Amino acid sequence: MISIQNLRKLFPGPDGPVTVLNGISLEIAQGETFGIIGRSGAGKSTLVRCVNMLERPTTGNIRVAAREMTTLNGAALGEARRGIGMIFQHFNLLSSRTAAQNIALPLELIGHPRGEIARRVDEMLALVGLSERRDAYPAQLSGGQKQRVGIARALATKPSVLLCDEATSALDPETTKQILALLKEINRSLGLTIMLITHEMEVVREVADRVAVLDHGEVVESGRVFDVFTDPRHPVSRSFVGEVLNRELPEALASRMHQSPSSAEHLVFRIIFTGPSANQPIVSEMVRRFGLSFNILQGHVDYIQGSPYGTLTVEASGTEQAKQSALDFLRLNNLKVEILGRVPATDRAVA
Ligand SMILES: Nc1ncnc2c1ncn2[C@@H]1O[C@H](COP(=O)(O)OP(=O)(O)OP(=O)(O)O)[C@@H](O)[C@H]1O
Repeated sequence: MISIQNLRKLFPGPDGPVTVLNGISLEIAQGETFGIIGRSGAGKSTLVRCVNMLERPTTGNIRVAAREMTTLNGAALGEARRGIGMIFQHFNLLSSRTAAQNIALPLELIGHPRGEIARRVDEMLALVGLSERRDAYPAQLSGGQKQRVGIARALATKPSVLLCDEATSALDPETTKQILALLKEINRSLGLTIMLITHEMEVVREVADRVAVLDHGEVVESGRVFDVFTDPRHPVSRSFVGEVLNRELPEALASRMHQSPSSAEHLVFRIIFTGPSANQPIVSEMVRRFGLSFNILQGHVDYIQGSPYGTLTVEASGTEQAKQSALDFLRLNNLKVEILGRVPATDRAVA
């Protein structure tokens, strides 16, 4: 539905052109919710604005629903844009118009008959759960309600693509959840393709099927959300995932390991359970088989797109042979194991 190839965007700077997007290529399938995550200044807004030509790419190609956007101008561009709705961080509603009138605006601009506009506005208000507030002005609405109006307005022309530019960044966590649930529902019921940019991994986890991590104008990693969450490869991805999944070790444990010699007796490692392995008693089986003693130092279970993802950090004591056999056993059972370090036997564990 959206195909971006070798997109480059340069802006003029005081010392010559500055490259803001540097060779972006992405394919987004119909009906997919695709997240783009990056730190401030990574180029996210510029990227999403290139999709509907609010920014013109310097070079590269952008196809939406098989139509090359970069060659379009005037009426043809206007028509193509009707197939691409957009919502914004600060909603961009007209303060002098009611909720219903804001939603009607894009339909008025393309000259739809009044009766049809009224019907469509009612439909959109119902879709976003705001029928009761149709005559309220933006100033009388909460942030979440304003974004609902923004969504209704974006969908009024029945687009096949919805671009979301930090659509929940101005909302509190509870309202964010509600708006993301609404986007998910709309994605499912209308088969809408959603491209969503954000600086919050939690937003990606809630709604996206796939994600691309943007850094300094380049895609440094992309893949299924579950895969990027459970096995982030690039340091920027790791730091985003760490904000949500708390992969950091407790400070006391980290410094204790840091100070211990590599020959210390107790082995500290992290076992990572994903998918079906998270539901099996592999750890208790390992303890039984190899006669190891364990101290559990840290553990989490998270759900990403409905699949369990667990980590367990343990300190193991026993013979070197038993420890090695235990690690082999875990790996043989398709669990991922990360060796974190060693601590001396005399040291008490930190829970
Ligand atoms: N019209 C412009 N002219 C010159 N430079 C620009 C323009 N728009 C954006 N930039 C620069 O491009 C870079 C990327 O900006 P962009 O807004 O796309 O990043 P972002 O990842 O969305 O960040 P944020 O979340 O802070 O908005 C920034 O360094 C910004 O200053």
